[in-house]
Amino acid sequence: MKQKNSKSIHALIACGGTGGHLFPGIAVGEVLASRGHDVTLLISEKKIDTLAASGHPELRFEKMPFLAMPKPWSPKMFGFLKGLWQGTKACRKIIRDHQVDVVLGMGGFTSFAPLYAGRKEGCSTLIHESNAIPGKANRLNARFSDIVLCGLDACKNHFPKHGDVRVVGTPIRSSMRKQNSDDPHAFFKLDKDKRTLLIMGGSQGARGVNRAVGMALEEFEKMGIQVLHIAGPTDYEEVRDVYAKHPLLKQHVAAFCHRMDLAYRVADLAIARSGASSMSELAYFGVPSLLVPYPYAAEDHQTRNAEIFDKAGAAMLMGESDLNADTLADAVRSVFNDTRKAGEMKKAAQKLAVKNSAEKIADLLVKTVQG
Ligand SMILES: CC(=O)N[C@H]1[C@@H](OP(=O)(O)OP(=O)(O)OC[C@H]2O[C@@H](n3ccc(=O)[nH]c3=O)[C@H](O)[C@@H]2O)O[C@H](CO)[C@@H](O)[C@@H]1O
Repeated sequence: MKQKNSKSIHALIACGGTGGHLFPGIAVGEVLASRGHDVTLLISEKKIDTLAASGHPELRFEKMPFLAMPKPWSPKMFGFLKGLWQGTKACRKIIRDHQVDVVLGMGGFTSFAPLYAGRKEGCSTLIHESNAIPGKANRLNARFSDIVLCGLDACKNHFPKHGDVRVVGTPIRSSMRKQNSDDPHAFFKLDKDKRTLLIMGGSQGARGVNRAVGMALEEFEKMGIQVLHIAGPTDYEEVRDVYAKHPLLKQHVAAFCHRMDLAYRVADLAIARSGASSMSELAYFGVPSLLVPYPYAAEDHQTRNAEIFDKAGAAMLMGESDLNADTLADAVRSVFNDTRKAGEMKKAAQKLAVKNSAEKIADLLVKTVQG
């Protein structure tokens, strides 16, 4: 590892490809930058990366091509390996040009080249895995990392051969954690005296959840509740048109939300995918939830994530194939008609929150450089 005695460090955070890598990476970047350190965030050319970066003009972003591992023996494998090689070369140049001291990979194969390049250039290297079970990429990335950071306790035993595995929670952007007097009801033009159901499908929306919720709108209307639905950019118009058929249901439908802090503050219950960042935020803001794991997530990691919240009493867990108007309405009623259950779920969620994950990781990055 490089030894540096000056007060500030330069960290390269590889966090491209999906909101679940981007936003925790941004969270660590925000803390380091606020303490006067240099930070470069490596993102991909995907739309979600550009969208996420647009909310943080104070941070420096650089783009790298997104890399997903094809099936072994697929003809795409050659392009993938070429991408890794070119990515490593480009990262070595970034590391030298910016005098990077430490590389943090937030997951995915997009993190591999920066970590490998960091290793070759003598930087400290760390990865963060936010899910209950690590993906293939992070199992490989761990081999090139001095320290493996896990968001959840359940993950730590999945790196049995690594000598330094630490559980630090999954970072939440400090812009979301900042105290503010913004009125969430006014922001979303919702009623203060109605209970609010938040629907969110992770960083890109969830078609299965969007469509199932569409079938339950009549039931929600009968309950007299209001709905804040973050549909994702792809499904936004379809979802908006379904809601338009229910003008008596108080509603706010959005494609993407830059103020998730207000979305969580307005919510009495959330129906959500069980992506790791969404869950760490639900815990932080103490929002009871009905979690619907993405059925095709690698090694079914979203179900493993959700089981932790279900077991702790912070969430209900429902498979996507079980969603229909009745099951959704019953689940929502079971919380909205039982204030004791709602309160217990809220407390259980808050207990699962790790408050200073971004600060802990930032401290560690500085320590690995300055000793
Ligand atoms: C389909 C899939 O494989 N998804 C994975 C992906 O989820 P995904 O990319 O959906 O990420 P998460 O659910 O972990 O987090 C979503 C993030 O997007 C933010 N957000 C979302 C909507 C919006 O309008 N505005 C906004 O800011 C949320 O506040 C949160 O910070 O990465 C996660 C972390 O590895 C994994 O756990 C998920 O399994």
